[in-house]
Amino acid sequence: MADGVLTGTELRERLQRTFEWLGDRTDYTSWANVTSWWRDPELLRALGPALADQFNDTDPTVVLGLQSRGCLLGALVACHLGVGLVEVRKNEEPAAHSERLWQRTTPPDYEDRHLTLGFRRDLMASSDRVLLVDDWIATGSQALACHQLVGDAGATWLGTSVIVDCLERPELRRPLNLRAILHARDL
Ligand SMILES: O=P(O)(O)OC[C@H]1O[C@H](OP(=O)(O)OP(=O)(O)O)[C@H](O)[C@@H]1O
Ligand SMILES: Nc1ncnc2[nH]cnc12
Repeated sequence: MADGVLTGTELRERLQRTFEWLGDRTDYTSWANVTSWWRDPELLRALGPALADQFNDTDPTVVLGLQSRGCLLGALVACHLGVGLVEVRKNEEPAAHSERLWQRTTPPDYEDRHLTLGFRRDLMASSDRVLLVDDWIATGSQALACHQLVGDAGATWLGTSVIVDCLERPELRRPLNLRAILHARDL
């Protein structure tokens, strides 16, 4: 660790050390307890740059953060990149009749939910280049709905930057352009 900044290897080791599976871990559907990650100040500081660096060959103009952990991490990435954040909200009614939202309903997610995901139309322009940030990907259903929302807005999808790749549907890996710090098998 130089100047209080974790190297890539140190970051991965720290993520592994502070992580726990809850319940009987017979497969990747066990519950992942990641809450210790945000409690560690060095990890919290390192995660934004690390998630951003996975897409340092791109030039995002906005970060998309999936409620709720994706917003926490998305804000760290956006601050690091010097761009703004759009929150993707779950099952939200328009606040006013006049509020216009892009909305999509997911296929069953890891909890078998069909969530309606959305964000305000005026928060994204067709000129935007969008990076989705999240802690974890499992079925990929929520990320897929985000991909569709960005398409609805006419903006450009750059990819999906996550901490843990637990993707169950390999055919989504390419369209989502998924990049991860760790795979679930390494936890
Ligand atoms: O790949 P999928 O099956 O779509 O699931 C992935 C999503 O599930 C988790 O969020 P969750 O909905 O539990 O919300 P949280 O961030 O509030 O914990 C995780 O943070 C991802 O956003
Ligand atoms: N197994 C899991 N544990 C916690 N959060 C998740 N999000 C998606 N899959 C998850």
